[in-house]
Amino acid sequence: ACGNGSATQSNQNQTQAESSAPANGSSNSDKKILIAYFSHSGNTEAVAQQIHDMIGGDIVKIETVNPYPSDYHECTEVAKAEKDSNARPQLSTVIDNMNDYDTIFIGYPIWWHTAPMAIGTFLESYDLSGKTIVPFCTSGGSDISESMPMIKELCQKATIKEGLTASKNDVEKTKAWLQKLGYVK
Ligand SMILES: Cc1cc2nc3c(=O)[nH]c(=O)nc-3n(C[C@H](O)[C@H](O)[C@H](O)COP(=O)(O)O)c2cc1C
Repeated sequence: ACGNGSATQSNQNQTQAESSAPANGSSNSDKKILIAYFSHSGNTEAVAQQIHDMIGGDIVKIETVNPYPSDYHECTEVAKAEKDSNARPQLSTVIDNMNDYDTIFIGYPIWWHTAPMAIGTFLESYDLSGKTIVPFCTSGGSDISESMPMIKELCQKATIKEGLTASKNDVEKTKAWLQKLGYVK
């Protein structure tokens, strides 16, 4: 029942079969993949859904308890203050079955030349020992490398794969990246 797309979250009071496999075949089809993403204005969500369409697994949106302002300028101010204080905004998204996953795609927009602080909250909420972390981002021009010091700091016990900077129109680039990493034939 888990192959259809969403991870088990605590607010849904569901249990998930240990043996469930990702939705479709890939070179990693014996492993379980979670695609977790934060997205404020939909760009990263679109890329996350493209990745999900190509590799299957479970997909979950990382959401904060306090939503960010929809006004762009206001949002940048909130995000800047959070970045400057290295805040850990509280999340409403909780993955109850993180032990089921050994590969976690983590997607986010670049905010102030790094990942949103909600990604910090998310990655610090779980024991990532031995897991594989696959970062991807969208941006207005920044490269994902700007966020890698933060991701490396947060995922010290995990193996971190080469990340992707993409837009929602970059389907072929995203596919080529997944092929290079071995998730798509
Ligand atoms: C608070 C905030 C900060 C941003 N900082 C950057 C930045 O430092 N570099 C950049 O290239 N784009 C920056 N952007 C643009 C976003 O990364 C870009 O629009 C992204 O695709 C948004 O993804 P989303 O639609 O999934 O939220 C910023 C946007 C916001 C709202």
